Amino acid sequence: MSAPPGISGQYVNINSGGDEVAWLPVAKAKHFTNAFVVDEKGQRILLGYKKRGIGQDLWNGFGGKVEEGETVTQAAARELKEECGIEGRPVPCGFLLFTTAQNTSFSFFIHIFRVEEWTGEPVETDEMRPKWFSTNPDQTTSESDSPSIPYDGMWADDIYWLPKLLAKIPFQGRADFSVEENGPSGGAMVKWWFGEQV
Ligand SMILES: Nc1nc2c([nH]c(=O)n2[C@H]2C[C@H](O)[C@@H](COP(=O)(O)OP(=O)(O)OP(=O)(O)O)O2)c(=O)[nH]1
Repeated sequence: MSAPPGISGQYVNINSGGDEVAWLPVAKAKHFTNAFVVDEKGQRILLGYKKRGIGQDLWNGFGGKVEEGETVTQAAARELKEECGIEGRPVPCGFLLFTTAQNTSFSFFIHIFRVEEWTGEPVETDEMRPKWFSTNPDQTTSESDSPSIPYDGMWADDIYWLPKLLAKIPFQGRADFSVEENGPSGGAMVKWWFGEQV
């Protein structure tokens, strides 16, 4: 399948699926960030449990809307600090075009970052409850007390691209949802496409 509307460039290792329906129209871009702190040495990733707003009750990276006058990287660093109290250096690693049939007035242009350098300890805020998860699929609890990544409690598309972020493979893709909420079994995701950039 060729890249869907809104995604340009050359890709390999494409993973796509969902219903045989047309992609939703790409509307005016609203830019968001999403940053994942990865502790390579400790084989763990920091996620936050979203306490309110879009994606409430899901585990996710830290991020939000890009404000006027700031770059997406500046926005990623600001949101990381606001949502879990740590200062980090976000490095761009992927892009997700997220659209919902519920809201067609704009499309979510989500800039995804990896953070390997940071200072401070994560703290709980009004928006997020941070927690470390293991990035080593073979390691359960013996050497680390971090549980494995809770894909069942995340946005349904994340399982297609978070492994690429962990492997430092640049990716782009899109996911069309029926509604802005993610059902318990990810039932709101209608169609998706993810590829690795060449
Ligand atoms: N991992 C992942 N993140 C997503 C998906 N869809 C989606 O909007 N997000 C992210 C992008 C943003 O980081 C976040 C939504 O932005 P937000 O947290 O600012 O939204 P909000 O309305 O709750 O914000 P706020 O103004 O109350 O702070 O959710 C998805 O499919 N997967």
